[in-house]
Amino acid sequence: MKRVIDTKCEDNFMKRFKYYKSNKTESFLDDVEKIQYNTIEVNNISNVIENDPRTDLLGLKKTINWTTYTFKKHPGLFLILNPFTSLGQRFWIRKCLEEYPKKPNKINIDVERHIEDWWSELCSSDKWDRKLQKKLRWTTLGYHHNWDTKVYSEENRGELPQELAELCDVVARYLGYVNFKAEAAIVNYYHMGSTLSAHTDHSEVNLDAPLFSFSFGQSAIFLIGGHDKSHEPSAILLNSGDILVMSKQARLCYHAVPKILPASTQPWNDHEELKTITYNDVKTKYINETILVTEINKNTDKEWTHFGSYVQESRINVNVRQVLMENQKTLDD
Ligand SMILES: O=C(O)CCC(=O)C(=O)O
Ligand SMILES: [Fe+2]
Repeated sequence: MKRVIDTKCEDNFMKRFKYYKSNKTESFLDDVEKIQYNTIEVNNISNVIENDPRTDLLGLKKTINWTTYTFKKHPGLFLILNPFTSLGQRFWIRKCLEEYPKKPNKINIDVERHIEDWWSELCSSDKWDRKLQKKLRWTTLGYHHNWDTKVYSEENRGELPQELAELCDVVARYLGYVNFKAEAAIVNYYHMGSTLSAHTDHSEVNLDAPLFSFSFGQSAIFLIGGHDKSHEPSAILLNSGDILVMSKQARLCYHAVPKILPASTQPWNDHEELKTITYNDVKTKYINETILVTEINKNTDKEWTHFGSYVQESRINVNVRQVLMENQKTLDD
């Protein structure tokens, strides 16, 4: 009698997760590179559209200079290789540390104690509070992700930072998603031993809208598989500044972060590129241009070194989603 092996039940995702989690850096970096060569084809879409005049203001290079990959094995997945300037990376890293964890935004530490302003509290103690530094694992913005019920609600909604809405609008338009609206974000903070286990992001009402994921600081191995865990995932190396976009079939695929790796370069410290930007009367959609110019330009000074020390040993990921359908104003519509 023939034996039927039910491969569907096999958790091939978990096998790869464990492999990347446990291996020493050097032994599998070649492996990751190879997977990239096998699965990615260059698809420079920046030629087809004009540069968005807002790129400078948001710390981005001109779109003509962006390098974008699509994946043969993962239709709908895009990787834009660090399109940020050095000053731009500093601006976004600073936002994620100094502003986004502030109240009324939510942070993982809330269940333990109320912290009005995490970054100020770190800075105000006589000695740098490393324990408090490492305690921050996530911040939620806009519609707050509910980690228990996984359901968004109007009662649990805050403001999505305007500069983040503007950034997503530029990246979404570049990929042809002209109606995307950033409504919810999770900022994940990883330290060298941190991992994020396999999951899908399916809480949003609108699952046709893409999901934008920005990485800063230390690097990571990102695994992406299929719609169930039987699919063997691909491993993608994400470096500081890289943008991953999950759309179409890739939007609901299992993904995970099994490993944080030391960054091989520090694109946030490229002094050649730390040139300040000038006021240009650019039309913006969500945020005033003068605010952006001032806030970008303040990142060349000494004060930035504190943020630099943080990302020297941590990774930050900003994960942005549209929650509502195009014709909805609230979840109750
Ligand atoms: O850190 C990452 O690259 C992924 C984060 C993620 O998947 C999530 O927040 O849902
Ligand atoms: Fe996710």
